[in-house]
Amino acid sequence: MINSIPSLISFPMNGGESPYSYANNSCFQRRGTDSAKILLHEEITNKLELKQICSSSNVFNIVDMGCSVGPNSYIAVQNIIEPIVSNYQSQGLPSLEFQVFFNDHVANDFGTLFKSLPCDKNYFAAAVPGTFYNRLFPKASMHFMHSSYALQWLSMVPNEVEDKNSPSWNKGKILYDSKEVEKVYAAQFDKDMGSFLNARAEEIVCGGFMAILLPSIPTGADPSKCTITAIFHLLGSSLLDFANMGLLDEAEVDSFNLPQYFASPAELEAVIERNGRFKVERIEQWVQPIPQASKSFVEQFASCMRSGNEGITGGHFGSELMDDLFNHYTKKLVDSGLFSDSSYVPLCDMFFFLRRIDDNI
Ligand SMILES: C[S@@+](CC[C@H](N)C(=O)[O-])C[C@H]1O[C@@H](n2cnc3c(N)ncnc32)[C@H](O)[C@@H]1O
Ligand SMILES: [Mg+2]
Repeated sequence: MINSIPSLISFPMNGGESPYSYANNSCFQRRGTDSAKILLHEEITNKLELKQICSSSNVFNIVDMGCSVGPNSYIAVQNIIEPIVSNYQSQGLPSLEFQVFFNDHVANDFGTLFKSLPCDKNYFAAAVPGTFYNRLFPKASMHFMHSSYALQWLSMVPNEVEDKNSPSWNKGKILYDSKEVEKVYAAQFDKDMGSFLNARAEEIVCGGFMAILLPSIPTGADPSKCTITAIFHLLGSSLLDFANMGLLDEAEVDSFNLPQYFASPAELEAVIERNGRFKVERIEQWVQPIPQASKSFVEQFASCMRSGNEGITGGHFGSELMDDLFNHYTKKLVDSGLFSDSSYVPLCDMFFFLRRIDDNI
């Protein structure tokens, strides 16, 4: 079946180029992409066997899944193409043409993405709209599949979280903050990741690669002691403040939950092992370098949160509340001192480099 998950369930980042657009507020994700550059370079240079994977054509197909509006996506694509080109030239092979597919939800602002494509790009560009939890491409047609900062978005909020009669009902919270709720979010991640890997395993040629970059927590860490979840809980408590001020109904906060999960390397590795169609070539995790937790840094971080979460939050509570809500959130984030609190695990990125292996091995 080509489309089993409705594309309507989507939470695109803020489009356009306004002050709260993703294009202008994604420098934290950009840092991750910059850190992954060297890893991509090393893996591609040491492991890509072009003669094997492009045996019948001189077209090399790349996709960036969850590309948003740029500009990080162009940088990631360039970080993949550069080592391939130098590899190819050094092997004295005939010229290769690159086809790059930019994938995101149908509602993504692809217009902004295509308007700002680098004019000196050395590839053909195309959009592939739709959820990456379904098939996106024909069988064995892709050589390199990439995704950064996107697979933390689940396909849906787990049902139990919204069920008042379930022990996992997420009253007063917008992300998991108890073991019961965490368990069902983890199960949803596991299920979604399984669907993602199965779809990609069909699409990627044998010997082709997949790179995944994600915000994450260290293996074994308690999510409630990690900065990545704490920044969302502060957004949840901002909403409760609004409920206490009578600006919205507490029941509206109860029924609002974000479909995001921050996995550990061990959790992601376990799904990949169970799937069995990819070999893990490399796993890295690092702490995001934070310059100095100054007020302006924290404000910038709050704008980044707004650019990614305003759409889904405004969809639930009404867009007219968003200026006040995110101003209040920014103040809370500054006052929390979270980024200088050493009792919290700092923000961590994780990088997985996978090779599609032969199903018959
Ligand atoms: C935080 S942005 C990351 C953008 C870019 N890759 C980067 O590193 O800056 C996450 C993107 O993933 C997209 N996304 C989330 N779930 C998706 C899904 N199931 N299928 C396709 N795109 C998805 C969102 O719409 C959003 O544009
Ligand atoms: Mg809730």
